[in-house]
Order: sequence, then C-alpha cells, then structure tokens
Amino acid sequence: MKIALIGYGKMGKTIEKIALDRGHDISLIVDVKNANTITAADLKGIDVAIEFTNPDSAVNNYMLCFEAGVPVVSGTTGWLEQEQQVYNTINQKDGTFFYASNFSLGVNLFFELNKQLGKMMNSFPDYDVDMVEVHHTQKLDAPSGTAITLAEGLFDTLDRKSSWTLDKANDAQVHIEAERRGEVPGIHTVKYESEVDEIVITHSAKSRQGFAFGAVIAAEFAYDKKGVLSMKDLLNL
Ligand SMILES: NC(=O)C1=CN([C@@H]2O[C@H](COP(=O)(O)OP(=O)(O)OC[C@H]3O[C@@H](n4cnc5c(N)ncnc54)[C@H](O)[C@@H]3O)[C@@H](O)[C@H]2O)C=CC1
Ligand SMILES: O=C(O)C1=N[C@H](C(=O)O)C[C@H](O)C1
Repeated sequence: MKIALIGYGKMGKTIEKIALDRGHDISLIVDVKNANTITAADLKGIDVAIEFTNPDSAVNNYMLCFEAGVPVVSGTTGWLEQEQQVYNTINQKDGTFFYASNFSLGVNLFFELNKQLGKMMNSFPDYDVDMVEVHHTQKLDAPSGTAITLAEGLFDTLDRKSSWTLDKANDAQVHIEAERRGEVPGIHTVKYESEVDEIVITHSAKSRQGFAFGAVIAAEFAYDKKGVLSMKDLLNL
C-alpha cells in the first residue's frame, strides 16, 4: 500500500518502521513544518493515511483526507467533542474512517475484560470503581482516550455509573486519576474497592510497538472499505 503518514512524531516514526517491514511504501510524510502546504492534490494515489498528530490538528487532517477520497486511520486522542462534524462529513463524502483510542491488541482485550467485570459488579454494590492512567509528560490530553473508552465501557455495563470525572466523584461517577511521569508509554488500571478487599486489573504497554502494529494492520484492513470502522470490526470482538 502507498501510505501517507500524517504526524511524524513518536507514533508516526514507530509506524513507519513497521509499515516498511510489512512491505508498504511511505509515499508522503506530513508534519507540522509542511502541514500548511498540503492540499488534496498531494494525496492523489495514496491508498491510506495514518494520522497521529494532536487534538487541535486531527479534525482538519481528516477533512483533507475525506476531500481527497483517501481512507483515514487515526489514533489521535482529545478531539471527540467534534465527532459529530467528522461523522457528518464521512456520510457526505462516502469516506472511510478507522478510529481507535488505543490500537494495541492487548488493550482491546482489556476493554472487553473491563466490560465483563463491570457487568458482574452489578450484583456486588459494596464495590466502588475508579481508574488510574499513567503516561509520559509530553502527553497533551487528560484523561487519556483509552481511559475514556474504559469509562464508557462501564457506563454500558455497570448500572450505577454514568459519567467520569477528574475531580472528586459522586456515586454515579467514575473517578479517573491522570498521572504524568517520565517516558511511560501508557498504563491503565481499573480498581474495585470494598471495605474488605480490592480487585485490580491493569494493562501496561512496554513500548509504542503494540499501538503502531495495530495501526498498520488497521490500515491494511481499512484501505478498501467504506464507512466508520473500529477495532471491533478488525478483531471480531
Ligand atoms: N490510539 C492509539 O493507540 C495511540 C494514540 N496516541 C495519540 O496519538 C497522538 C500522537 O501521539 P505521539 O506520536 O506520541 O505525539 P507526538 O507529539 O510525538 O507527535 C505528533 C506529531 O504531529 C505533528 N503535528 C502537529 N500538528 C500537525 C499537523 N497539523 N499536521 C501534521 N502533523 C502535525 C507534530 O509536529 C508531531 O511530530 C496523540 O493524540 C496521542 O494521544 C498515541 C499513542 C497510541
Ligand atoms: O499519548 C499517548 O502516548 C497515548 N495515547 C493514547 C490515549 O490517550 O489513550 C493511547 C496510549 O495510551 C498512548
């Protein structure tokens, strides 16, 4: 496949290596220095764009790809308040958009485990739940996109929770603590606590390899499809 990398930072560079190893061409690299000069015409002949930038740039990048008719795979977090605008444009332009707050296979298994545990906990009201996410100090958004997806998994399964907060939680809220430390690629913990014990589940990324590998296989999956796609489609979860 001919791939455009939009965002050539920590993720873009890790994705480049994996994509080249899997026999793909990196035909275009867009980063902050050339972003303003790129038009839909520059995306001609590209099979798929992989977008990992930042919350302020992501939506404009998606729009450019939809305009050019190029499928987009994106993992950028922190832009979801604009999601309706993005989904409207996908419909209008018959676009392709594969989004995941976390492309790692392990985290997507963890999402399912979290939902199963949430469902079980409906019968055990003595347990309250909270979350901790830990990331490197360059991360711009808090809480992480992954923590928000985990919280949403609980709203779907655990009847007594319906929103999240970074502040002090009321009974219907899940408290998320967002810690920024060193070079941590990403740790997510869901903790249930009663008067007598704790049940803790944690996913800890050892590097960015898992995120990047997932994004490349998502691109291989998405490039010849239409509409909104997710890890559930890719992994048959
Ligand atoms: N879904 C997932 O599995 C993962 C998501 N992420 C998310 O991906 C995003 C990027 O993460 P990193 O690569 O660690 O960040 P980074 O800061 O290392 O890289 C972002 C790159 O985007 C560039 N950029 C900024 N504005 C741009 C624009 N308008 N057009 C093109 N490039 C532009 C920056 O110059 C930088 O090189 C973040 O939102 C992060 O939360 C990160 C890891 C995994
Ligand atoms: O910014 C990061 O690094 C990461 N961001 C994603 C998130 O916000 O959940 C995924 C991963 O945890 C790494």
